[in-house]
Amino acid sequence: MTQAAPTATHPTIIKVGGSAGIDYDAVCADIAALWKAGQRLVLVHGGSGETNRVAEALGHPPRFVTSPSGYTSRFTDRETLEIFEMVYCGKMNKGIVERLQRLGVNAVGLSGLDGRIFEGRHKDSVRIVENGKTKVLRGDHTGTVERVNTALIDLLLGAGYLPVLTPPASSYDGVAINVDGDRAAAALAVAMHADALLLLSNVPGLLRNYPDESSLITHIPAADVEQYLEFAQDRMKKKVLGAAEAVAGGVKRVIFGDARAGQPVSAALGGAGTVVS
Ligand SMILES: Nc1ncnc2c1ncn2[C@@H]1O[C@H](COP(=O)(O)OP(=O)(O)OP(=O)(O)O)[C@@H](O)[C@H]1O
Repeated sequence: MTQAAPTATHPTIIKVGGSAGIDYDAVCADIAALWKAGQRLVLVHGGSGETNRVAEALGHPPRFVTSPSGYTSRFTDRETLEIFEMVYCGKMNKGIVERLQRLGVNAVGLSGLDGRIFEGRHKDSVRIVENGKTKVLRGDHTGTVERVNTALIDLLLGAGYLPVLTPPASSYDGVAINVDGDRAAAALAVAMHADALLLLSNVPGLLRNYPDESSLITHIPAADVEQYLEFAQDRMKKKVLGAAEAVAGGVKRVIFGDARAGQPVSAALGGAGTVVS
């Protein structure tokens, strides 16, 4: 007797950040309840706050650089990349997988390097603005996700595992590269034809007057999302850019939500935060 192919519903992609104040217990409990209720989910996470702390402790403090177009990123020399991997692929990833396992969810933690889940071009040099001058820094291990191994994610989902993914990505030559987690999650959402992409962090959403939390922008029309870059400072810009890339790629809803308490995933799916649609 032949078995009918499982009807694959479009997954929801959840990216939870790594800034101070995020309640991973709350995020994981919410994810576990939704997963057990039959939602197809893929989790992507960050780890910037803890990486900064560990890098300081190891005597190799983080260096953030600003591009001529105003985007802030971590300059990632080889030593920084190794510290980044210790925290993102080690402490953060295994901490989340352990929480989900304790809640009865068979989670599998993988980096973008594993099975080339996230792939992109290695950018070895970066143009930066420092003290009003434009300079070129070499020895950078960064890039942008251009390709996603959806077959591996489908394989895991199809077998009942919840993928828990993290940067770094793999370059086309197999070199580990630091990529922005929000934009990686956006590329994943597009490639997986996700219904929704949730970008959860330690703010209620996109604020018109950061850090005034009462200035939450509740809705952004999908066609206008790039215009809202003007409200985002430093690292929030990447989230807005990721949202623009996701909706341009066919994702119907992107939500910037709060991961500090409560039921962060259900709340965001219910429309709390900033909804781009
Ligand atoms: N207009 C704004 N509205 C909301 N947050 C803003 C705004 N402008 C800047 N921010 C900053 O953006 C931060 C969120 O981005 P950040 O990349 O630090 O978070 P993350 O996703 O939790 O981290 P990670 O890089 O580890 O994934 C907020 O903590 C806030 O400080």
